[in-house]
Amino acid sequence: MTKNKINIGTRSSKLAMWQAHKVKGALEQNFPEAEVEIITIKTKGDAVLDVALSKIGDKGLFTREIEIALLDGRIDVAVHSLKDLPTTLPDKLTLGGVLPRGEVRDVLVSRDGRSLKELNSEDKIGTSSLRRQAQLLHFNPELKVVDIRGNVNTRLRKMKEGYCDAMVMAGAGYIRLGLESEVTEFLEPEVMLPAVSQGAVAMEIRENDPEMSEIIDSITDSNTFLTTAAERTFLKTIEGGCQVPVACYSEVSGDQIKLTGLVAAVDGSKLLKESVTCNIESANAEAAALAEKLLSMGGREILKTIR
Ligand SMILES: NCc1[nH]cc(CCC(=O)O)c1CC(=O)O
Repeated sequence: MTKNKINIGTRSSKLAMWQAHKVKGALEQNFPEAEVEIITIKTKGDAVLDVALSKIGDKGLFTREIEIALLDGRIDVAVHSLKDLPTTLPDKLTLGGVLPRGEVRDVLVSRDGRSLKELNSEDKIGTSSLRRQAQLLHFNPELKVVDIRGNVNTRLRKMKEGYCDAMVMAGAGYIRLGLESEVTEFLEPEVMLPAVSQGAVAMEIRENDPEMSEIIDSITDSNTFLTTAAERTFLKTIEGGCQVPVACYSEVSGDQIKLTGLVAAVDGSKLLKESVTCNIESANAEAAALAEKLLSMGGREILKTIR
């Protein structure tokens, strides 16, 4: 390795900074001679806080400005939550690798400590994710779902002030911010199938940068790379971003991978869910086939009413 300076680009939120520091730590451990710097960049998603995410509906909302810095050479690697990274990357950029996946499940945080099954028609549940909304309403059609925006701390404050009675967010966010004690309940994938790539940290690089490619490869977790690639293939085949009620989750055991995919109506009235287990070598092909299967089972009609 000849590179003596590595610039990491990231958003400035606490969660993004935690992730960038995790990458910095891994780089410093493997390349002690390199100087690693974190450069913070503001994205459109940070600027527009008063509009529901599902209404902005913009792919790359939290990533585009960082990618421009990467193309310009101001940074060498962009660190994002993989979940926020569109399945098709801009020209000349590529997903260099991923850190070992953290907590994949969503969590319920309620004001008075009641669990999901104890909530009722009087309760308002905050989420800005159509995927979570659909699964919450499928679990209990009586619940009232309200839109909530802002980072984890802002949302906690809003809930405590009475804006809602409970909310569902990614467990990884709570754990990374040291707020695990606020979690009421970890929701199992059977109840709340996580978003594609949830809990994984992405490292995006320039396509024509073999040196960074090798560096990022050396800190990449191959199991996470494999599972998230399959999940992203599912999402790409469905043609869904993070703003459609679609989910895919995969688990590896030995040389087998189990993929579960979901397409649901926003009001939870219809929910299609299918699983397939196959050899890890055919993970991507099977993920695409699973998406096609859900589309032809009625998923296409469901998604048409949303778009
Ligand atoms: N969409 C926002 C976002 N992007 C990444 C995370 C948390 C970390 C992760 O899920 O990987 C969150 C918060 C949330 O969904 O609650």
